[in-house]
Amino acid sequence: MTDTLSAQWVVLDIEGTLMPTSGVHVVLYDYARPRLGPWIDAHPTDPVVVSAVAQVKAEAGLPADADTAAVVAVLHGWMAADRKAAPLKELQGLIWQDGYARRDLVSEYFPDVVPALRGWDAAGLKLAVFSSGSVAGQIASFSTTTDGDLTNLFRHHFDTVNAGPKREAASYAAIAEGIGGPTPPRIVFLSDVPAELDAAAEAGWQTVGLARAGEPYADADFGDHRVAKSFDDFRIVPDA
Ligand SMILES: CSCCC(=O)C(=O)COP(=O)(O)O
Ligand SMILES: [Mg+2]
Repeated sequence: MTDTLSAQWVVLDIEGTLMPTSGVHVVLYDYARPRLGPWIDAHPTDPVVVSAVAQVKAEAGLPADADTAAVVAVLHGWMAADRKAAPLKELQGLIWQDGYARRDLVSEYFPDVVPALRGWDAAGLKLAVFSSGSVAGQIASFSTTTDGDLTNLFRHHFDTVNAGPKREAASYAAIAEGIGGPTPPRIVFLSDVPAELDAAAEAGWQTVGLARAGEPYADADFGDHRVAKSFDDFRIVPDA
């Protein structure tokens, strides 16, 4: 029998939940990698770029006058290690925003995702995103997809800058406050990463782990969390 949850809000992770991991690690990372240096050099007064570069230098222990090549070497190392550091995510987000605007990039989600998102929205559930990808990158990625512009489906976007680390309960408490303070059980979090689900559950949220075939967390131990192989495996209905 299909498991049914009732809630007011559905908060969604992106990588491994909405989009295949390869869509981020191959398509998006490959797009960003050669463009990081040219982007930094072309935007020397953009406050987001200036702040991100300063943070990279500080976190990597580089001198303040380190050149772009040294900064890019650190960024490439973080990408190779899939370290989702905020300054890397900010810079990637700007580059992806540009790539989506040019239609060099077009997001493709798992086949069950867009019908489910549209169904939940039509049923009156409120949707938000919590991803390591920057808010700018998230919005750009939903604006240009194989299913058209999906930005209207989402009422809020959260990242590690405006909410906090994805594996800390305090970040989920901050999101609950950011979306207007529904009592925690009225929020469902969908993610492929058990540690993220643990943090959301600690904040009192309902959780569903996505163990999608072929994805890195397909065989993970999801503990007490509900587990689904796709969005077709469960239902979410609006609570009263
Ligand atoms: C255009 S959004 C790209 C998402 C991203 O950069 C990322 O690292 C995804 O991490 P998540 O927290 O959604 O698993
Ligand atoms: Mg994920």
